[in-house]
Amino acid sequence: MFDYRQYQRGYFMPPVSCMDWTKKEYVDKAPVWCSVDLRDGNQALVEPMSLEQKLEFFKLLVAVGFKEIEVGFPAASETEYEFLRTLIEKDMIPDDVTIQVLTQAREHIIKKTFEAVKGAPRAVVHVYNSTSLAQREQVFRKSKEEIKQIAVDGAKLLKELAEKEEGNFAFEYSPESFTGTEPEYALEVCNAVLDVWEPTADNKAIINLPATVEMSMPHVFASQVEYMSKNLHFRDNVVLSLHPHNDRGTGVADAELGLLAGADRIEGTLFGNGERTGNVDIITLAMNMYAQGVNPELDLSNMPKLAETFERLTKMKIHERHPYCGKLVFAAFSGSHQDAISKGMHYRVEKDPAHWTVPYLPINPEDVGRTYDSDVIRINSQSGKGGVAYVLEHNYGMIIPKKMREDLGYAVKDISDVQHKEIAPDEVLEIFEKRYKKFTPVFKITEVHFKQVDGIQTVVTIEQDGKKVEIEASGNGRLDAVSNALAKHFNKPCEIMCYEEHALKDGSDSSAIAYVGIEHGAKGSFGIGIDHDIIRASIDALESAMNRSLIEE
Ligand SMILES: CC(=O)SCCNC(=O)CCNC(=O)[C@H](O)C(C)(C)COP(=O)(O)OP(=O)(O)OC[C@H]1O[C@@H](n2cnc3c(N)ncnc32)[C@H](O)[C@@H]1OP(=O)(O)O
Ligand SMILES: CC(C)C(=O)C(=O)O
Repeated sequence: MFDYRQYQRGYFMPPVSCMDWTKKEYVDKAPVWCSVDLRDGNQALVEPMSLEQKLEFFKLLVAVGFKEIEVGFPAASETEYEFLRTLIEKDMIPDDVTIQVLTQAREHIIKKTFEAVKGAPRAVVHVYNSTSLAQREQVFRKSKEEIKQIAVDGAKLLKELAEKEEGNFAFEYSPESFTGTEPEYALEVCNAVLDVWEPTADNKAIINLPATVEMSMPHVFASQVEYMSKNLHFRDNVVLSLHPHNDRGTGVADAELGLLAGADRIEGTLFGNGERTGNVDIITLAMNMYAQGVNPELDLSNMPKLAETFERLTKMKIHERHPYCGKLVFAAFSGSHQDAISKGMHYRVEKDPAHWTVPYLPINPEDVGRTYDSDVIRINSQSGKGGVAYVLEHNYGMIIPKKMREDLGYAVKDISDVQHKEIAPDEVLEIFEKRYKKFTPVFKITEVHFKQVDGIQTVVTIEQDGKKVEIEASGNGRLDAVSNALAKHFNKPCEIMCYEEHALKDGSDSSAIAYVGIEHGAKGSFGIGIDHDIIRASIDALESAMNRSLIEE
């Protein structure tokens, strides 16, 4: 059955309009980040991480710069408990990092959690219970008052145990399934919890609003967040946190609009791992800030290493199109994109602009440890001349003349089309050299002599069909003289329409490359020559161009 009528909108709008967030344009400062990879991320894995894997993941999160890390649900399993004890007993928690642990609002689970967290230098104890209409009716079968009482009892027990146990504790409360809860009721429950905790400037409480299941468009969530932010008790002493999931595919938008609506903190995971469609992806969120010139306060500069560690430890796969980190997210196969990127990169060299403005690349791939060589311009049958020229220039220092690019572009893309595959840079070079370098199916130039008398006189020896022929001619310059000799011998024009040359490598042993195009049909016929001697290189280039023109007649 595929019947939309069985569904309805399951969220609730705030009782008053809360749209002040629409007046803000962008997120102008990094929120407090809290990684929940080791808890929400871990609880969603087919095979939750082992103790060693969690320890390695913890170190990764610290290296990235997380200052708050939810390390687990210590009452859930022996591994979770052991992990927490190892972090504490082996003194593995850096001075500027606070760990966080999650517990249901149930007495024995809270007690076990406090036992597990004993001796932590700093810890947030995070208690939750579901407040949504659906869970009240179906799971708990309790009234609003009874559900509120679960939260209040949990809050009281946290306060009581924190006073008794050794440690430095802060509290967090989540009205779980907030997005399916009437905002007035969620507010009532959160305020009842805050009234128990009475947070102060020195001991702030965290109220965390989870989009446990993402149920609405992001502007609805933002309005719900704004309503809570404006009406929470002790607001100045409350850190308002968000915990978006991604069921509708807009977890990042929820978080961004939620920040505009007054939130201070984000709970999420690397690469968006988490229950069902995942938690909000902190990498995308942070990189979105970075790409707009805002310091995300996380170091994501070695994305390949992050991705490799994440995939190895979680056994999850990062999608090739995953923003900022997927294998293909900086790749341009299509001709017009490649052309614009290539021109944008040249513009940077030429003008040295203050900001990154290269078309089609929201950030410089090198900022996140990617390279131009293999990540950006990639060649297949959708590619164009600009991209092919870029690959040769970027990888081999060959600056293909504008007039020659179309001929080369089609030669390369046709091969990709026939072979139905991407053409790697070394294959582009191979096609280029095969087509233009020492292309001599009709004749070869075996000797050339010049005399400078009133212009240049030349004697060119060619080998054709196994026979050698000497041709005499003259011209304005050496190449002109040789082209006149070829025109005379083949009784066909050999007009040079394009000539460019440049050194290939720096240093005294550098070779030069010469590109020669002669008039032929609408587009011309081309050749290249590479030699230490530029005259030799240009004659070789002319030889190839004339050969092609002869066989394509
Ligand atoms: C949206 C989220 O991600 S929330 C976090 C979810 N993560 C996890 O659940 C992973 C770790 N959980 C576990 O290992 C286990 O659930 C435990 C160890 C915590 C508890 O195990 P158990 O008591 O065996 O089972 P279970 O979690 O099913 O408990 C269900 C009972 O707790 C109640 N309950 C569930 N959540 C809460 C809560 N947050 N606060 C109070 N009571 C709760 C249920 O109503 C139910 O009550 P009943 O026994 O009267 O029917
Ligand atoms: C416990 C809460 C914050 C949670 O994980 C969720 O609601 O998704």
